[in-house]
Amino acid sequence: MSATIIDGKALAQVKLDETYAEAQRLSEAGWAPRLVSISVGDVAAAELYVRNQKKYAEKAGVAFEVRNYPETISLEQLQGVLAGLNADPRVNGIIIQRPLPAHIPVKVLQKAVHPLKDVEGMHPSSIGNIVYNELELGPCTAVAAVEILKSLPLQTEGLNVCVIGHSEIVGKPIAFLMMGLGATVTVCHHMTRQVSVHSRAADAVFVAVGKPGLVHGEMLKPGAALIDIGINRVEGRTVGDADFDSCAEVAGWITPVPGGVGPVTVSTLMNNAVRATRMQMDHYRTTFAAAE
Ligand SMILES: NC(=O)C1=CN([C@@H]2O[C@H](COP(=O)(O)OP(=O)(O)OC[C@H]3O[C@@H](n4cnc5c(N)ncnc54)[C@H](OP(=O)(O)O)[C@@H]3O)[C@@H](O)[C@H]2O)C=CC1
Ligand SMILES: Nc1nc(=O)c2c([nH]1)NC[C@@H]1CN(c3ccc(C(=O)N[C@@H](CCC(=O)O)C(=O)O)cc3)C=[N+]21
Repeated sequence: MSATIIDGKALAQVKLDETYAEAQRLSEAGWAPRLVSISVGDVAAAELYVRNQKKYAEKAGVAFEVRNYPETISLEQLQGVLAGLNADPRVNGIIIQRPLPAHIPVKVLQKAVHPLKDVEGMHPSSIGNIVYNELELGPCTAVAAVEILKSLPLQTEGLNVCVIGHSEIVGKPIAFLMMGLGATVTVCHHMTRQVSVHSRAADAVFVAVGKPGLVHGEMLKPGAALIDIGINRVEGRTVGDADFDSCAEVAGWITPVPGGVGPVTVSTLMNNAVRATRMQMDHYRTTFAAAE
């Protein structure tokens, strides 16, 4: 085995410590950060994620409230719930857990979250900011994956990057973030003819598909960085999208699953919650001062 295994937990801890310090400052100013999680219907898929969020919220000094709505709730009712949370000054962040039942279009709901409370960075205005390379609240997983890459001794300018998977929440934002850092980016998806042609040419590969074993050693350039975002349950264990053993023989760096991108994602979410709180405090103070 030649690859260096990246310690996501250690990176996450550094971020949590910074987040905690900022949460304390905000609390002292009367703005204790508070995050609300919304899940609908079958919670099994997001359960692990929510459990980790709760744990990390505590470590980051962020109050965390879990709300579970029945499968039968209508889109209009959920929009009403969000309108209430948007208007409530004690709520600083809203996260809508995926997946949602088929009758609830996630895009419509995501638009109903006030952009200043959009800790997942999924509101169209947050997504637009990525294209403009202005990151106020970036999508947590993509930000986490890119931060992990940035922690390596690689120059991102001119780096050949291959992103496998182009979902709105992960693959697409990673591609934009990497372009913003000067990388040359190739994006692969289910219609790509030969993913390996692209992945083998890359200095860094990001994979976010949801298929265990999709990336294996022969698909990588020797010494490349492999950032595995996949979270899959296989026979009671959590595994990524890479066949870890064969990839670790070829790659220069590799993120493990668990212990890689996951923990950094959750600490990025907490960091976003704290940033959102600061933005709301500033917004409130400017509006208030303007009214005097
Ligand atoms: N670590 C973390 O914090 C997070 C991890 N995840 C995990 O990341 C994975 C992906 O999540 P998400 O982006 O939400 O998933 P989606 O199902 O939304 O997207 C999967 C993407 O993979 C593409 N794809 C499907 N098959 C192939 C293939 N054979 N080769 C190349 N691309 C393919 C799809 O392309 P097309 O649309 O063209 O079919 C699609 O763009 C999951 O395992 C999920 O659990 C997700 C969020 C956070
Ligand atoms: N709106 C929304 N945004 C998401 O980003 C989102 C979502 N919904 N729904 C579910 C998936 C999945 N996901 C995980 C993130 C981190 C861990 C995580 O922290 N994993 C740890 C523990 C794993 C284990 O112990 O098995 C690790 O990788 O080390 C897990 C899962 C985010 N998702």
